[in-house]
Amino acid sequence: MKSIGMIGGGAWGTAIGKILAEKGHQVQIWAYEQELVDSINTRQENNLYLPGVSLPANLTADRDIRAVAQDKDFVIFSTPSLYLLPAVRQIVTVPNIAEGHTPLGVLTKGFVHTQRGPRLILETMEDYLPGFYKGNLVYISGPSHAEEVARGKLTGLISASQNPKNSIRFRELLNSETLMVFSSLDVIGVQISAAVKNVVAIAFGIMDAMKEFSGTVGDNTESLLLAAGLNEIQTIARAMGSTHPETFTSIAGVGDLDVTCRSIHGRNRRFGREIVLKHILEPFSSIDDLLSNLQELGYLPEGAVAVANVKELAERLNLKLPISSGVFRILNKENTPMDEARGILASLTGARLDFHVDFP
Ligand SMILES: NC(=O)C1=CN([C@@H]2O[C@H](COP(=O)(O)OP(=O)(O)OC[C@H]3O[C@@H](n4cnc5c(N)ncnc54)[C@H](O)[C@@H]3O)[C@@H](O)[C@H]2O)C=CC1
Ligand SMILES: O=C(CO)COP(=O)(O)O
Repeated sequence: MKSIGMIGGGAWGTAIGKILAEKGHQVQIWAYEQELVDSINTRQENNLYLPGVSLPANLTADRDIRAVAQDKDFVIFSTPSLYLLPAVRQIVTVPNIAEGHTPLGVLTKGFVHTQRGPRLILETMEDYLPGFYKGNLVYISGPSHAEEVARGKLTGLISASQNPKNSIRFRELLNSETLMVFSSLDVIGVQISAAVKNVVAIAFGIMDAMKEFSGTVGDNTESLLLAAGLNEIQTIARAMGSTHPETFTSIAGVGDLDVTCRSIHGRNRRFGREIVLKHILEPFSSIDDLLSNLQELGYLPEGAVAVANVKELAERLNLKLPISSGVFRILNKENTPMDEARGILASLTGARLDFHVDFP
């Protein structure tokens, strides 16, 4: 039996915490909201982010982030990207982490924006953690909606680390009857795949909504977008130093892109659909305005956080990324979804597209 601290009480940290607790480990979750701590501890349910799933009694919650990281055999970060760095900074001086005794894993998908610009999650964490952790952090990703993992649907994940011993440690920790975990050395490819697929899924959601009104956009068109999205992921990942081309044909690459674009659980897909069907961008003047007022949206599409980072990286690396650039312009109110969608499709087919869609 191991003791495990989960830093982040959203749907994903809770689902993974449940799997670990069901394997007999003692799991403690750091949750930001007191209401959530009470719900997990008294009703064995994450009422805010994973309602309707019954949690084991050996999974508890606490609002004290340092207490959750303290004296644990493993600590796993599961916050959204926006809240990751403040969480890391709070736990770096917890003795077992300051001394490098506790292996650290990360489930967050996205980038961290620092004064040096967009950075990958693990490299940013390494800047704040003691030197023992350099090359030893483990990044865990794959096609894995929390709603399904928590309900025992068979799921595959990839545990990636520069140190194979550590990726195997987390692989063994997480492997269960329903969770199959594989190892990878390609920490850059896996992180970029996880971050950029969320941006592509916003575009996919927009196209998916357009299908309902357009004689031109269909399932075939969506697959065209998906394939181009995978190409965009590879382009940026290679430029950033991805080491293994097979990452993109693995569950961390095309697998996660597919589920994020197509699953009804996907929030990035939902966000894209609601841009068209519910005009949800109307109250916001720009991406910054949207990210400052996320509570008005009521859920967190990581692609909306990632897209400005992708744009900045594309400019720095001189890359052409038509889908990400189009999503940026839509969210930043520089163009209408319709015009951008047409532009994205034209860039994929190399054709001039004049089709008309009557939005609701
Ligand atoms: N939900 C899923 O199926 C999956 C999510 N992920 C990734 O895991 C990460 C976490 O996502 P979810 O668990 O889905 O999040 P969620 O949307 O379910 O929950 C939001 C989280 O943010 C926390 N929070 C809200 N305001 C905060 C603040 N001001 N400071 C600190 N924390 C605050 C909440 O307590 C909660 O833990 C994301 O990067 C996501 O992309 C990865 C795989 C699957
Ligand atoms: O990363 C995920 C599935 O693997 C979750 O995707 P969404 O954030 O779009 O729900």
